[in-house]
Amino acid sequence: MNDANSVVMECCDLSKSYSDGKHTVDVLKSINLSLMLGETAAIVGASGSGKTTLLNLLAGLDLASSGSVSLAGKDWSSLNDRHRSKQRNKELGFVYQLHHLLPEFSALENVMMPMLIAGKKKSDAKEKASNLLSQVGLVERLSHRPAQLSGGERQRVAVARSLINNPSCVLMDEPTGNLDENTALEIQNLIKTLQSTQNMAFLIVTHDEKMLSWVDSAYRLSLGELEKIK
Ligand SMILES: Nc1ncnc2c1ncn2[C@@H]1O[C@H](COP(=O)(O)OP(=O)(O)OP(=O)(O)O)[C@@H](O)[C@H]1O
Repeated sequence: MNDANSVVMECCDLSKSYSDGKHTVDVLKSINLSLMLGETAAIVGASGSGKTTLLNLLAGLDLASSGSVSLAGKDWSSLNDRHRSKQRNKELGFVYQLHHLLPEFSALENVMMPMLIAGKKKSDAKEKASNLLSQVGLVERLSHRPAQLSGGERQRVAVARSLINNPSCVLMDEPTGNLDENTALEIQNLIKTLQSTQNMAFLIVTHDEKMLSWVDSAYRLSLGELEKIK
């Protein structure tokens, strides 16, 4: 999945409703979205607008009520649980508001992890993880554990980890939401740099409307509908 201008992720008429038997809530209504290789897109939306629900569907962690989501040419609904996990590990990187690093492992080991899960050689994972940590400015922090790193450094490790399997797409859920303004700016600049050097798509879900100025495309999620605003 490396052709320039190719679609990395696509959702067609995607809807999601929750029902408790008595009431039905339509959280997402007929969402259409296409992400190309090399594109950085942002989705903004108020609390409760359905951002997490959408990300879960895009990542194949939850299934749609109707419509479809495909990633790197494969529809999530056509895969069983095992193949979904494999597809997620191979084609998706994740960066969350909270870094979700494993506390008992070093920065290097945390970044290596998805590549080891993919069954790659430890020596190759170590080399790739060191290179990525150096790319995010942490070459001198390889053996530090998450508790020995600053918030911004932890988020840099999480970004490096998201890239280790050369995914088609990196999903970022409020990647700067837990950081002070200067550190948030640093991470934003890091994403901008990566955007120009990595051959993948980035989708950033954020409250931070300042990001809208530099992403390639942007959408607003409101009352379950997705509107293109850039
Ligand atoms: N499992 C569920 N069952 C029923 N309703 C749900 C479920 N998950 C989410 N919802 C509802 O769907 C709506 C969207 O929730 P979601 O968590 O996707 O919003 P969000 O935009 O991510 O919000 P926030 O920014 O506050 O995290 C909310 O009204 C929520 O109550």
